[in-house]
Amino acid sequence: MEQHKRIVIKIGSSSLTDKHGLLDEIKLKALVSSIAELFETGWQPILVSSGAVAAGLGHLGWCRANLTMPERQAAAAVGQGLLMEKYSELFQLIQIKVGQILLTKEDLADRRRYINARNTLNALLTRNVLPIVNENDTVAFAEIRFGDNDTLSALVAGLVEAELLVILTDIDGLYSGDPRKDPEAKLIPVVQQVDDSIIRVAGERGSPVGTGGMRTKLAAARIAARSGIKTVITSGNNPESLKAIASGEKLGTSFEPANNSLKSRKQWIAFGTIPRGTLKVDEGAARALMAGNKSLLAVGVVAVTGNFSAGSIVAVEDLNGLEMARGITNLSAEDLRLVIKKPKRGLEVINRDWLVCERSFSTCQ
Ligand SMILES: Nc1ncnc2c1ncn2[C@@H]1O[C@H](COP(=O)(O)OP(=O)(O)O)[C@@H](O)[C@H]1O
Ligand SMILES: N[C@@H](CCC(=O)OP(=O)(O)O)C(=O)O
Repeated sequence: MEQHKRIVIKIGSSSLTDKHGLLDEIKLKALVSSIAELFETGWQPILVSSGAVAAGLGHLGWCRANLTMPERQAAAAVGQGLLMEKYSELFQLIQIKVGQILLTKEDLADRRRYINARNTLNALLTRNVLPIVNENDTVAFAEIRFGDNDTLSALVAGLVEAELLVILTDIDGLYSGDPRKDPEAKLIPVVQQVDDSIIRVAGERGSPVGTGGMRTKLAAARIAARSGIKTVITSGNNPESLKAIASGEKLGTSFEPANNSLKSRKQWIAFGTIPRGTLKVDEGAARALMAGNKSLLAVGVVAVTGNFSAGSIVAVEDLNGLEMARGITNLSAEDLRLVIKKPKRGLEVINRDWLVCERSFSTCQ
């Protein structure tokens, strides 16, 4: 069977709501017809849509300032229903069926639930149903929250093996500085590599309804690039540009896929998991891991934190406490504490096939 090309479109709250925080029918209609064009040109689109909290607050007439987390979650409970109702109604008019997928970080961090989410998405996509994804805001809290849909959209793009991730926002791309503060800032059309110098040009959100600003969009572009996926950041004011972007036209800011992209399982280890403990390694082990394609041996581990069983995801830190790798440990925390006192030669803690070295974990998460 022919595999259709997949495109993930992430749209931010500001591109879906009006100045009163209510869902903006005109903006939604423009998005819906652009997605219809993608279907017509043979793409399988996946929509990652924010807007639940904003739409809920607008509908309830609640003020955004000083809300507690349960109040925001309550607003999302109201807004998510309104959002799906509107999407179902508008897509129904053009004979496109939609399905709602609500995910938490914890869902994707669990390998079985990750695979289940992938199977469900594939079942929808192969039947031409449009998946509409959002974070499950009503149950996600603190460390099990993505907190921003930019990161979620990059993980979803990896999950469905998309060709392209398009992030629609309230500005037409990445600028050399935050345009609200720097009038001289210029649009950057292409980014070859999302390194720390690029992350530095990104500032905070631009509107009261946005979350994370450019920083989380760049973190998303970095995850996508390492997953072999191109990202485009552009304005949600003219979603009709989606078709042009999908056919390769240069609009907004595009981020090229990395040459050293990770295979699916390693993408999940690197970006989708929540470490259950930490292994601190000495300089020799850190050097060996960074040089690439090496397993982590017990002889290089100097300290273990956390209580985890064999088969858990753990973070590997250098002596400065910076996370430099992540992988699945062969030994429990208890056994590790025993063996590092008197390590046996060649005893493997994390096999190289289950280990990902990534100096940028701290700026990616
Ligand atoms: N270097 C930059 N280039 C472009 N926009 C930036 C930059 N730094 C900060 N921003 C701000 O990021 C905002 C977009 O992020 P955000 O408000 O979170 O939107 P969304 O709701 O679409 O996710 C822009 O409105 C802009 O003011
Ligand atoms: N899950 C939240 C969206 C969080 C978020 O990332 O918002 P945004 O920066 O507007 O894309 C919601 O639906 O309100």
